[in-house]
Amino acid sequence: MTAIETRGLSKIYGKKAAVSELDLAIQAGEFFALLGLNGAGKTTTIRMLTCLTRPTGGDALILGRSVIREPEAVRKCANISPQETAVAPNLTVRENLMLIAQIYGMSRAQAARRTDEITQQLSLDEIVKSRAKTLSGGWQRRLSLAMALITQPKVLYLDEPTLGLDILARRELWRAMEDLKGRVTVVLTTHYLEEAEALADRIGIMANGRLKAVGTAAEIKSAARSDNFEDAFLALAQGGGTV
Ligand SMILES: Nc1ncnc2c1ncn2[C@@H]1O[C@H](COP(=O)(O)OP(=O)(O)OP(=O)(O)O)[C@@H](O)[C@H]1O
Repeated sequence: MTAIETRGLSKIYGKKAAVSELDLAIQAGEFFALLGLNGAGKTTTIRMLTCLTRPTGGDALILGRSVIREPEAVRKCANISPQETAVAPNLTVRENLMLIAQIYGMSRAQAARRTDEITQQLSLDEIVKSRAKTLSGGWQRRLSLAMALITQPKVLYLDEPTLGLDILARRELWRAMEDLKGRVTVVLTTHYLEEAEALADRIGIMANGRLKAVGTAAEIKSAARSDNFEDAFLALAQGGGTV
């Protein structure tokens, strides 16, 4: 089943085409990474898919619902874990999770049950009573992921989730993300190529608002005639030929 389908999806700001004629299909349960140099159009794409920005052309269907005609339905099935999540700094991890669950309409009992589940799933037990403001960067990101997952979205967008983390915290977050594979449709944007290579089922490379390549890391390397993913990425991300 297709979870995300874009048809000629475009966003033009003045004379600048931030995203041009994007045609992409992502399957349910797929872990998809969107890569590109600064300004390639990744964030604009995610903003359109999450109904934060209205496309100037084309459309995107999220589980069959149009981002233009049915934004409310789209918002219900998808969630985003942005770089900076609005955690309440003076609340504990548990209180933050309970708060989000209740904002999304769960009763106190339901929220408590979901909070316990997600705490276990993301191994947050040791920090559950800590105030959010006292957490390290790695734990903050893990809390952010938990807050995005608590409502059990079918589609999850992860916008540079490991930016600025040390290698240990990054690896720990990778493990948490790996756990989502097959269960949630994930679209990840990252500048860490090894992260995309390690986690993604397929990778899309954008340059100048256009999709230059889509495939597994191996397919992208082979199409770019390179043994090295970074070289293949650079060849495509700098506006080279379409694969
Ligand atoms: N609100 C806006 N108004 C005008 N131009 C914009 C706006 N948002 C994005 N752009 C332009 O659209 C292009 C794509 O930007 P976008 O933020 O989508 O790229 P990105 O791939 O996410 O980059 P980065 O990796 O730096 O986050 C850039 O040239 C950017 O300057």
